[in-house]
Amino acid sequence: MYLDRKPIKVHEAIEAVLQFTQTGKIEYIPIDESDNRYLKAPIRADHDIPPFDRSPLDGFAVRANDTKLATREKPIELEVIETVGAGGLAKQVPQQGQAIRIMTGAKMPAGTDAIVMFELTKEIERDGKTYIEIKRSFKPGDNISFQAEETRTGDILVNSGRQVDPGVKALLATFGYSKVPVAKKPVVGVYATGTELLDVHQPLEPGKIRNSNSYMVTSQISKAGAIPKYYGKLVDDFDHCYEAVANALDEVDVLITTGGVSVGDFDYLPAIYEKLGANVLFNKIGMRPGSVTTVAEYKGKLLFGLSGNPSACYVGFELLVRPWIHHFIGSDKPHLQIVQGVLKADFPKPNPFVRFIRSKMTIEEGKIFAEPVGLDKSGVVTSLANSDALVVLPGGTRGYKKGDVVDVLLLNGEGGKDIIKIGAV
Ligand SMILES: Nc1nc2c(c(=O)[nH]1)N[C@H]1C(S)=C(S)[C@@H](COP(=O)(O)OP(=O)(O)OC[C@H]3O[C@@H](n4cnc5c(N)ncnc54)[C@H](O)[C@@H]3O)O[C@H]1N2
Ligand code: MOO
Ligand SMILES: [Mg+2]
Repeated sequence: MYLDRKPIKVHEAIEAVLQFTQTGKIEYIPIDESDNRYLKAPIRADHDIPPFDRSPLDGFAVRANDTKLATREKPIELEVIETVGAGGLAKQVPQQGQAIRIMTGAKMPAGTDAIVMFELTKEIERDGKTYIEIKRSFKPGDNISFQAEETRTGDILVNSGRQVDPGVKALLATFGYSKVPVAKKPVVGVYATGTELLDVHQPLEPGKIRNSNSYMVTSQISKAGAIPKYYGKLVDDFDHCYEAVANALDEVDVLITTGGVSVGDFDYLPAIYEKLGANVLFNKIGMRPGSVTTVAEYKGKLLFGLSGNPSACYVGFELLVRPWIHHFIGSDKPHLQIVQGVLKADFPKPNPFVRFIRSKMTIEEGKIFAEPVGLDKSGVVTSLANSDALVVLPGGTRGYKKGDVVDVLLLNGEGGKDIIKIGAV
């Protein structure tokens, strides 16, 4: 009964998944842990920046009026009465003919209204006192960083939804956000199915392979900004798998399984969805790899049945699970970013389905190029380590030639706003 599967288009599959997006609730986390998280509230200035008039130079705070007659030929002299560094406050108010030695970042002393940098002065010691010689005049306000010249109290500096990066983090610190309001991360459960699977520490045995999908997928989950919860591997036994899936669902926001989703005798996921009473959104997508990718919904929670084949599993995650996670954590760029690139090698295989070819992207003389890497089969694992992009080749063609301009999905970077739209099946 599962043999007759109707493939849907890639963008339809993504849209179907996004009908079940959720939004992570607000949580307050320490600023030190806030990198890459998405803000759940705007950052608002609760004080002016600068908070006080300050010196932007190492030099002397003067009364501009005292320098009015200063010229190269007839320099004027001011008596230096005090030194103030950043963080300190001047104790005295200069009277006519007096100045205060001041360092960058220090608050302007009362009574002064201009800064003269060290390089424009000459210091003179006389009778146990220090004087400076100034050879030009200064206007009130010269070389002062004024209070609020950058930002005023109440200004919104960064909107809700922005990702915390080093610049945003500087603002959070400036305004005293020791705790940062961000969107919660979803918990994404993972089960790897397959009687053939060995643990990473086990030696190979005839007919068996090591379980690489769960490591790959949990790494993709973390990279996408969610919390992976790995439950282990399951042998292909219906009751065992059913119990495991049903129990895990209570503890996670979404559940990923890898393998067991195709039409084989021991591919139990379709029957598990049926016994659960889950609503299967689709069980075939017109794409390679990952055509068998199945997504079901049960009580508002999604079950992603990713393929067991590593490359198919990888692509299924990036196209479908990644956007779901990114919506949850508050990103407005949930999809892989699409750019146009030049194909660096022929790709002669005709195919009715859209192909996502593991590729390496380069930029040469300002142009983007993409070169397919490794063997192009769903079961391949090694090419994934050398890919940073997926070349998109629409189905229904005889193949592609070196030099053709194609869509390229970037696996790294900040992501894109739009769902990929591909004309084919
Ligand atoms: N008669 C048909 N057979 C198959 C079809 C089809 O349309 N008709 N589709 C093929 C395609 S396409 C794919 S993709 C696979 C998908 O199979 P499953 O998702 O059911 O996955 P499994 O059968 O469990 O495993 C497939 C393959 O992947 C290896 N595997 C599984 N889990 C892991 C893991 N955790 N780490 C590494 N490798 C894993 C497994 O050993 C198999 O070699 O179905 C085709 N068949
Ligand atoms: O469609 Mo399979 O999922 O080619 O890899
Ligand atoms: Mg199978």
